[in-house]
Amino acid sequence: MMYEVVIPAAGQGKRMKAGMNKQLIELRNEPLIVRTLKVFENDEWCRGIIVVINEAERTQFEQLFSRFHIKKITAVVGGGKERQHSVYNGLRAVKNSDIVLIHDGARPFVTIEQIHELVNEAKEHGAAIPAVRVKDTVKKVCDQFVEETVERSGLWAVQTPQAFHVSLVLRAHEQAQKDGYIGTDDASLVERIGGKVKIVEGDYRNIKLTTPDDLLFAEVILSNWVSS
Ligand SMILES: Nc1ccn([C@@H]2O[C@H](COP(=O)(O)OP(=O)(O)OP(=O)(O)O)[C@@H](O)[C@H]2O)c(=O)n1
Ligand SMILES: C[C@](O)(CO)[C@H](O)COP(=O)(O)O
Repeated sequence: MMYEVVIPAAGQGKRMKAGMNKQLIELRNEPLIVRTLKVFENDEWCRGIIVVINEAERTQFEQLFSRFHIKKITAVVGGGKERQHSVYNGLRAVKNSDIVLIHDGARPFVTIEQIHELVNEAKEHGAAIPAVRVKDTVKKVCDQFVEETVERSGLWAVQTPQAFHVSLVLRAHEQAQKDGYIGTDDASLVERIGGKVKIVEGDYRNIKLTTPDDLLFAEVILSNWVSS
């Protein structure tokens, strides 16, 4: 079942404090973004990759795509102020598919098995996202004091790729834009227009490299990685 994927990679990576776009950080001699792209490059169901970049970094990214032989890229589009704006720019470049995946450039450890499960579920339900059960106790805090302990049993931590019918996620983004609403993931935009979102059991290793500690976790994941 074929799909296209939008990869937002236009963030500044402020929390990583690397002084550069975190997607260009090398993990074992391979830039993070290249690791992410290779998963989709090697997936026979993927018919096109749309990468969203910061225009100031276009040349740097395009050189990487060519150096690492990433051939499925169908568009490289400029990003926006928030992740959501970048994703919307990418979605408008989807041309040939009913199903689109949206996947953070900063999550290199997604597997093809996970992708296929999400595509199948999205085809059936309209939207499907990977998530892992929250393991810690979660508290709502205000001014450094606990307001309440949140019931944990229904809490899941959500990842990407998030998979959608193209028409549904475009409608959700357009409505959010009209309302001036910014969500922290794409599924939340679908939820707010009444769309059902199916949860697929995720993988704790599918981390988003966000802070410097995540580089250590990435090393550990890589040293135990058995590629599929
Ligand atoms: N305006 C933005 C912001 C984020 N992203 C991308 O969205 C993904 C998830 O975002 P996050 O990890 O929060 O990245 P940054 O926004 O770069 O991080 P920070 O908030 O620490 O600056 C990343 O692959 C990032 O490059 C994007 O394309 N456009
Ligand atoms: C989309 C996401 O990766 C799901 O966990 C996450 O919400 C992105 O959040 P950020 O604010 O860009 O870190």
